[in-house]
Amino acid sequence: MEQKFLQYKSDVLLVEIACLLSIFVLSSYILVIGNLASEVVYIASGVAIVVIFLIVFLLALKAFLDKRRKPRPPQHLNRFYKFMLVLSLFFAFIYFIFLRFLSFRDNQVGCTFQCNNGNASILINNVAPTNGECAKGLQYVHIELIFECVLLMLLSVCVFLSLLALEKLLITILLCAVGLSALWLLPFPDLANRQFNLWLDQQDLDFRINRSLIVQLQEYCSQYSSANDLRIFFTFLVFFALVLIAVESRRSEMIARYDFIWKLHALREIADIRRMHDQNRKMLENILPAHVAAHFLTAEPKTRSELYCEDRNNTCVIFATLTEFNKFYLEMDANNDGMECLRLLNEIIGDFDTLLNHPEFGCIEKIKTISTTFMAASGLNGEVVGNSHVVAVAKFAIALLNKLEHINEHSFNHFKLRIGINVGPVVAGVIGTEKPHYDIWGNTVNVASRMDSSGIPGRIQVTEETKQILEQEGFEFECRGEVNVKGKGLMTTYLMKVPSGSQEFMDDLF
Ligand SMILES: Nc1ncnc2c1ncn2[C@@H]1O[C@H](COP(=O)(O)OP(=O)(O)OP(=O)(O)O)[C@@H](O)[C@H]1O
Repeated sequence: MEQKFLQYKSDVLLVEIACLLSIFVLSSYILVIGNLASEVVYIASGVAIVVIFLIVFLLALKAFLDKRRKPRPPQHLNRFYKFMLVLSLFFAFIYFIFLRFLSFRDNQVGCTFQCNNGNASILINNVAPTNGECAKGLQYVHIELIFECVLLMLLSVCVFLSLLALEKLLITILLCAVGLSALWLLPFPDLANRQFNLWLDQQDLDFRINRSLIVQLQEYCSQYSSANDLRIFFTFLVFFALVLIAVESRRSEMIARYDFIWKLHALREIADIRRMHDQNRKMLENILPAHVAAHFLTAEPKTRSELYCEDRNNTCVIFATLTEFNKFYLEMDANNDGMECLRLLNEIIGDFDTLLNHPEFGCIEKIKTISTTFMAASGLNGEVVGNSHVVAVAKFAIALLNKLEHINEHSFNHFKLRIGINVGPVVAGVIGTEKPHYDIWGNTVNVASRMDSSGIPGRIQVTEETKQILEQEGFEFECRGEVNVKGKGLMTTYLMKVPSGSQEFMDDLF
């Protein structure tokens, strides 16, 4: 989990670096317009900017290559780059602090002074001038800008980089330690001049005009106390920044962690929703034929409640009834109030259902079971190739007979299957919105049902039209003669001869 969190947000690294870079360039610009940049500072900031640009370029190149290459390389590499960046900023910081003051020694920047026990002594580059007063006067520079820029960089390191609070604190302490030691250990002549000039600003014009520089300095040094020393002011500023960064880093880490946890939750929820959607789709495909399920899954929500129906001109309907089951079903204590009988019926119907999974019967759709009658039909999706859907139903009927025989052998029962098949047009549709049910209607269905109800247990009874189609496909029939079909009158029906090799056919199937 922690590892995952550490890798989190690594995608925004380029943005973080861009923010840092802009702060760095801006602070360098402040030094230039503050007239604080010496040659060395120009070189130092130039080198630092080149280094940072190089890092940004390498990162952009890496991000570009990562996008093209799969799988993605480990994310912890980004953290390594981040540390490299912080390190380069750290060096830039040292450049700004140290080189600025080293450059002061090398270049003539004017006069400075020291306060010793209330007495002022003028110095040129830390050496007392031999000819008395300093000719150039005291330089008025905004040396505090350096510290302010450094503080800006310090804050940007800790605000923009998504490092851990402890890592940020360590970097900040390191930077502050370097800054404070530079402040207190280096002579800082510019800072002393700045203090004097600030003090001078507060005096009236007469005082400034009528007194020599050394007298003014003497006056300043006599009033000097460590309480108004700019070094103490900057030290407070640095400590304030340290506390601010510590608090802010902790706060942003907490927010990042909460954010991460929420994101994980959201991702898990999305995965759950997707899984549920898949389950619903599978369930819908179990309840409805695939092409009907597809219609409901893709239909606009408001059109889902509208009636779905379709005319199918060329279908084949089969009814298969388990004839001996009613005698077998008895509610008594021995079979747990009929529960065992239902269990067996469930197993038989389950076996019939599994037969439909075979690719050969892919075009057959189970419609429902009515008590002990299994009802199915083929050609409902409208994609009929010749008479293949009728042949599939005929083969399915034979498979059902064989399957039941197999079940009888293993359960020591004598169930019989009475099957009726008919071909013709039907109307198919989905009834109900809350509990949708796919069904078929029409004379073809009624006659198929009658073929079953007026049939002979263990035999497949078909109509004249069905027989004609199947005969062309190599199936054999015997004429049963005229049968009085309820509502239809006398009908000539045919009984299919189950091919002798049907057991091998079954073996081929399973
Ligand atoms: N979609 C269907 N699902 C189940 N059975 C059906 C379906 N359509 C028709 N049948 C069955 O077909 C048989 C014949 O229907 P038909 O409408 O010709 O007669 P009926 O007057 O309803 O007969 P019965 O009085 O025997 O129910 C009926 O037993 C009916 O249950």
